Amino acid sequence: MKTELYIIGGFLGSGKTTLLLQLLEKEKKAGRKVAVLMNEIGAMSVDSALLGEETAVRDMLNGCICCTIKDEIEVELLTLYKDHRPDVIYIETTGAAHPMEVLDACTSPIIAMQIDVKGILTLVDCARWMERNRLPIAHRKLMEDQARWSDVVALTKIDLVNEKALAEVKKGIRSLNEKVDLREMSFGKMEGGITFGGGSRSAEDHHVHHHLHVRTFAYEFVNHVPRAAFIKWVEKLPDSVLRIKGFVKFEDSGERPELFQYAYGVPFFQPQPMKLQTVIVIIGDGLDEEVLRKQLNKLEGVF
Ligand SMILES: Nc1nc2c(ncn2[C@@H]2O[C@H](COP(=O)(O)OP(=O)(O)OP(=O)(O)O)[C@@H](O)[C@H]2O)c(=O)[nH]1
Repeated sequence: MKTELYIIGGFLGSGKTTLLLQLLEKEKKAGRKVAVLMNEIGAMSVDSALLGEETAVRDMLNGCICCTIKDEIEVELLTLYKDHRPDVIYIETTGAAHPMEVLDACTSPIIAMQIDVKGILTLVDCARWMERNRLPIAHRKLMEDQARWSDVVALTKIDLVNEKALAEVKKGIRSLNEKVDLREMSFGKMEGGITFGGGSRSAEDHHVHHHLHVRTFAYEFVNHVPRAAFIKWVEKLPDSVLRIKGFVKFEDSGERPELFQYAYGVPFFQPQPMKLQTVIVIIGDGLDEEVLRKQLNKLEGVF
């Protein structure tokens, strides 16, 4: 069984650690093994000390997960997987992280067969959201992108705003992300209970997963692939496919796989010097996994 991975984001001080503590309690009650990857920009992690000794924690310090230390994430995730075989990993990102960049960093083809990214949860501090127009434009855009690309948005610090403001925050977030599962949260306690994580077996979680729109899908090739047919497949990909990365062995390049990258409609190939697992990861908005799987099966002659 693959390890589930959830990404928790949101601006500085929006309540991520407060929520994480609640999530850990829930997972513990469900008897699930949890690991946490904390990303803090400073040189010392304050938050990880709060999580208790039973939880496997790794810190990524001195940089933001989605930019300066992006490459470290696959090593950290692989280490957590190999050392602890957790049922679930939670990543708490810095407030400066862009959710799509974090998702990109977490979907390395090296770990895609072990780790399944289940969703992105963003915490929005209502008072800060109301004042976002006073922020520098880049900060405001980041705050809005965090809400736009999330599966679940939890509104925090609702005790600090009035009902009218709360309604306005909800309206603003819905206008950016109409499919979002929008919840109110008070000191880590989520409206309707925490249905983010806690095992994919429950009906509640099925509800959350059903709403995921940015999805990732990993496909492992068993055979070599004809290059021309692969390029034709890439050219016909629907707009819902945002990104692909991974390793493919082509019939004309023997045992040496090629790194394949695809972003915003542009493909890129690069021969690799060593043998690698031939896995590609597809990231998209509302992907139809079954259709893609059938197309890839056909490409490599698997029926
Ligand atoms: N008023 C109010 N305060 C809250 C709520 N949730 C969390 N806080 C407080 O907000 C502060 C920041 O919470 P954290 O959970 O540390 O936030 P964070 O997002 O992990 O912070 P960083 O790691 O610094 O980005 C703490 O003092 C919390 O007690 C809430 O619902 N209402």
